[in-house]
Amino acid sequence: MMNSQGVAPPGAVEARALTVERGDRTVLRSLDFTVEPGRITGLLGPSGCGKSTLMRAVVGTQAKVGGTLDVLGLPAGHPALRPRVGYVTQAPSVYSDLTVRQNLDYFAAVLLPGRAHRDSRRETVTRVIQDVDLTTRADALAGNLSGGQLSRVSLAVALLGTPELLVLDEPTVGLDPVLRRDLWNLFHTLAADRGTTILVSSHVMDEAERCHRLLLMREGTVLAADTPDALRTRTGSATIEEAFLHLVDEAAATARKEATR
Ligand SMILES: Nc1ncnc2c1ncn2[C@@H]1O[C@H](COP(=O)(O)OP(=O)(O)OP(=O)(O)O)[C@@H](O)[C@H]1O
Repeated sequence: MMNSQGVAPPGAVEARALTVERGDRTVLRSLDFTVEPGRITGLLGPSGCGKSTLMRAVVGTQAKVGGTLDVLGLPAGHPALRPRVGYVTQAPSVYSDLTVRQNLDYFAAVLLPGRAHRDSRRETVTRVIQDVDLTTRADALAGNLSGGQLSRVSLAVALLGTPELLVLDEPTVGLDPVLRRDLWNLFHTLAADRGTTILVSSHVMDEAERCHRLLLMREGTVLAADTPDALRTRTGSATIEEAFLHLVDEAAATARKEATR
């Protein structure tokens, strides 16, 4: 994508030769990719391919990261990125003995402390509860919520700071089709209206169609990075699942050729 000067703007995330070691294994192998700002990028691939590890590296919580990884123009994990990046892990990170609103009040007070900000905190908390469609459950104890509702509370916490980059690790796991659709609509609203960049992982290939761009991963490598349309066209496939399988076969054939050289 070019700006009005015909120059490609810097990516929200830029990875060059990104490598991650976990234990005695290389889990991510020399990845090069760019996440475009203000767009929804889907990180797709089978279980264990390295999606969570990549997200942890982007938000700066992963050890043994090699190569270059820049986030919003700064090295991943830079302290100045803390209020600019929201991260929702697979495990909900809320207090089960507090209500939805009390959880959000607490995290809002951490982000924006002091009596002077009381009114704006209250407004923000009400906004994020509406964003994730939990207004009718605002006074319910988190411990009494369903798994899908709990993960939406975690998402609401991440939205408190109005992050420029939102990193979401499988946010739709366990949600029914209606909630999944509503959550994807919210992601599109955040990208379109607030210019939020969203990096969202999934191992459900049908969610690929909802993304502007995709990073298809397998065994610690990026097989392809492009729009869903371009990936289908390039591989002559009807679906992203078919395109993924085509790319896996192509990569295996290339590896075999190199091995016999
Ligand atoms: N603490 C750890 N020590 C060593 N290896 C690990 C550790 N955590 C994960 N791994 C390995 O790193 C690889 C990538 O794991 P990761 O959790 O990033 O995959 P994923 O694509 O997010 O999987 P899923 O979709 O199941 O969440 C896997 O092979 C996993 O076994």
